Amino acid sequence: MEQKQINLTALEDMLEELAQKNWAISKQVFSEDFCKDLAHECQNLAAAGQLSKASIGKGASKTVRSEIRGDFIQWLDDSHPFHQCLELIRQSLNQFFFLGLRRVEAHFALYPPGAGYAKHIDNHRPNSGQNSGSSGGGSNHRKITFVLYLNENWQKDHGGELSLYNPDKDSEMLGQVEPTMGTLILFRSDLFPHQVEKSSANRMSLTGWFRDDAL
Ligand SMILES: O=C(O)CCC(=O)C(=O)O
Ligand SMILES: [Fe+2]
Repeated sequence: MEQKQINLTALEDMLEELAQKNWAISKQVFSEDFCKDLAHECQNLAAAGQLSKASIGKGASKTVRSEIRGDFIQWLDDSHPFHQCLELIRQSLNQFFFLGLRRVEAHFALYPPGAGYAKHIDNHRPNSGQNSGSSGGGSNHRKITFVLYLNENWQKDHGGELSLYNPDKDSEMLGQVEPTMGTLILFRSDLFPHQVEKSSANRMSLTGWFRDDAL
């Protein structure tokens, strides 16, 4: 798994789309074989009992609330080969948008049947209602969210879509993304309310955030 796993033309197209809409989706950035390897790794982690219940909140208010967020995760070590790909995307994002992104954090996620993630924003803007204002400055250092879906033979009736909502009117759905193998989504972490719909099958992904702070 190296940087050459990335289709650079597809990535450039995605960044153009991101510039226009603040979110972008592509099935062409990573090859299916590459994604299948990542899917096997996630399955193996699950089978070995190495995924942990995800929590919400930060610091002292960090809690496990399965009714809000039902996935199991494992953070990727910086030495994981996929980080080379993320590093290339980080550099491209910086060249394109001058975002000053300094690092990326990522985790495998597995949503078992019946699990979802209620509507939320990954990086709330300070001193504003959840979805008001347009300063673009969040209360944490997550700038761009990515999700790479890892589900082979995903059927529409499995559910599990990512629903994306209008930043200015969070009752208005902008679109739904099916979590099919190799689908990659990028979006501004401080703008979009989004929700993971419950699914009837295991739903796997690699999720993470490009950040503008150092460790
Ligand atoms: O898996 C997804 O589609 C999105 C996950 C998500 O919103 C998150 O982990 O913050
Ligand atoms: Fe999220």
